[in-house]
Amino acid sequence: MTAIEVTDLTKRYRDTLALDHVSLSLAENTIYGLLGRNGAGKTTLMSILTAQNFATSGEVRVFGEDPYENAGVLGRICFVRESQRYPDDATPRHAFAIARLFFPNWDQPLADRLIAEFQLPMKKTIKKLSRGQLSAVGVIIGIASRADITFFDEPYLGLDATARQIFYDRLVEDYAEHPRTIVLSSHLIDEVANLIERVILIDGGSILLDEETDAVRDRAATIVGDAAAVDAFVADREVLHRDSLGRVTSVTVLGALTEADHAVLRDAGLDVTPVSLQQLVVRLTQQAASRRAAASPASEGALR
Ligand SMILES: Nc1ncnc2c1ncn2[C@@H]1O[C@H](COP(=O)(O)OP(=O)(O)OP(=O)(O)O)[C@@H](O)[C@H]1O
Repeated sequence: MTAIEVTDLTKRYRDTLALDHVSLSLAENTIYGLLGRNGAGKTTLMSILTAQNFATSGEVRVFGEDPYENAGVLGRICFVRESQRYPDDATPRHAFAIARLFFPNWDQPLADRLIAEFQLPMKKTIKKLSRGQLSAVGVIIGIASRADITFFDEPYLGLDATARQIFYDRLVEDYAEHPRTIVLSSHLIDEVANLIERVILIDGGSILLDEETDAVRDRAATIVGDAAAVDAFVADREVLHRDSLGRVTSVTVLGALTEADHAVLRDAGLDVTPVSLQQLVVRLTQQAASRRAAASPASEGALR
């Protein structure tokens, strides 16, 4: 079943085209990674899907309905973002009490367990919490709300490595018992790579990739070895990146390798190393940037 359907969505802020004719379909009961560089359009997309921002054109359907001023739909959505505002005198206790009222599937014992694990001070005002503690408030609400769709917009800001691991572990555990749609926007790509089932890569307001994570991993490989042999192997392939050190060259190529390719590589004495999701995302966005620069040399020149 489809949770979210986005058709031809465009968002323009004065002279910035933040989303450029985006079409997407998000399934129920799937964890998505929404990836992309700073300014790619991730927050804009999530804020429109949660009816906190208006589209310039295009259509959004959440569970088949327009989410704007639609309490039935909005009660099924949780949006965790750093810029969430709380009243000056609000404590985490107040924030969780409101979340409990708002989200019908709220799990208080789960929230209590997370509060203890994140060692969150409950009586301090939210204003006085550290950055990591503030992130913990959002993360706890995101997990314990058990909303049908939960958006986490870089939820880990300020969280230390232990706290981030608690977040990932509890999210996956709870998702296994209570499947739902989760959209996780993150720059720590390799940290979330094992968590996300599908990757949506957004770049310059356009969708660059929308694929199963396992399929994405197979999209590229790095060939390492003698420069001449590597060059011969990659001659007809799309090269994402090239590094050379003396006579050893390392070339990342796009496209899955076949059994025949592996046999050729073995015979040539070349090594193949997998490309991490983070490396692939970096290479694909760099490639998209150079294609854009090549397509509009005049405007790039003007920027320099
Ligand atoms: N309120 C606004 N007014 C004008 N421009 C905006 C506004 N909000 C976002 N933008 C611009 O829209 C583009 C997309 O921004 P957005 O916040 O969606 O990116 P992002 O992918 O979430 O980035 P980050 O990873 O840095 O959070 C950027 O160029 C940004 O400067």
